Amino acid sequence: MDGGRAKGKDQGVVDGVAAMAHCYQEFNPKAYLQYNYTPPRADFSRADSIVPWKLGCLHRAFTEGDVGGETLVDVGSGPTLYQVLSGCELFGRVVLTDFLDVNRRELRRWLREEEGSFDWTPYLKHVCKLEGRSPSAWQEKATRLRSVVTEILPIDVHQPLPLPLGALPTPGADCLVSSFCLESVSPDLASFTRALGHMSGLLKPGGHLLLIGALGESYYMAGPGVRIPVVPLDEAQVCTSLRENGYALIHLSTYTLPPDMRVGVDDVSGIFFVKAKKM
Ligand SMILES: Nc1ncnc2c1ncn2[C@@H]1O[C@H](CN(CCC[C@H]2CNCc3c2ccc(Cl)c3Cl)CC[C@H](N)C(=O)O)[C@@H](O)[C@H]1O
Repeated sequence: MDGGRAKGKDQGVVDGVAAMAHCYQEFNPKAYLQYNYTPPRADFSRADSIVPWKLGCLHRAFTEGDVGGETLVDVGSGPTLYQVLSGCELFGRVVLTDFLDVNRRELRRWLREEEGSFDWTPYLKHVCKLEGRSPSAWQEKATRLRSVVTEILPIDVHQPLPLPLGALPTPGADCLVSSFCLESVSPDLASFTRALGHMSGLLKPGGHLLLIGALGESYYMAGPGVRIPVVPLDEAQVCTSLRENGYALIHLSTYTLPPDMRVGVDDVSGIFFVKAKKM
């Protein structure tokens, strides 16, 4: 109770979101990449490693023939761009977004081929293989990616308008992809569902959403000593949130972490992949 006056729901929401934004000020992109995007979680010789599973889901979802158009937006990109390695072949305009300038700068470093950027080559080679191309085509894919990524924008999914006005064409993006963002930035399930609604405002009716997220996770480390709370979700809650936001579910698959993928950087137990259509 604040000064004897019960805090209204809205005040509680503001506090929860503000507290989350405060946690993110300590986010360490280099450590984060090390924790999640190097072996064992990114081991291309293992079909049960997390990254090959995610890339396989994205490849299939983007190449079934129903997804396409001009603009693809990745929501909450972080310092990673594996999310759009398949999609970049289908769209003339790929927009990457993140809440933190440190992450937007990390992405720009790779796109501008500056030294010290993360090496995405194994990822590019793996996706080329999934596409039936020779792994040596990875440089073509890198060139394609650099040619279609037109903007790296600030985003806040807790705002009704997550992106600056005019950032997208009026009807909205043709496709959204988002991985591990909503549950990692929302204090509770209601906030997750609201943020999904805000994000969906960026997508045109009939557009597709490819959503990857953590199941049963309560925290993750975003650097040494940087602990970020996560709202634990189960599949049913994800499906309910999608339905409440006007999505038709096309496909849902889940991945259960083998014991050696639990490396102490979070307590995630499973991962979901959703392909849905905005009605
Ligand atoms: N208001 C806000 N609005 C919008 N975006 C915000 C806001 N606030 C913060 N963000 C931004 O969200 C991004 C969340 N980010 C980390 C969580 C993933 C992490 C923890 N959960 C399990 C798990 C993880 C990673 C890999 C694997 Cl395998 C697993 Cl299992 C996703 C980055 C990228 N998409 C990725 O896939 O790694 C971050 O970049 C913030 O800057």
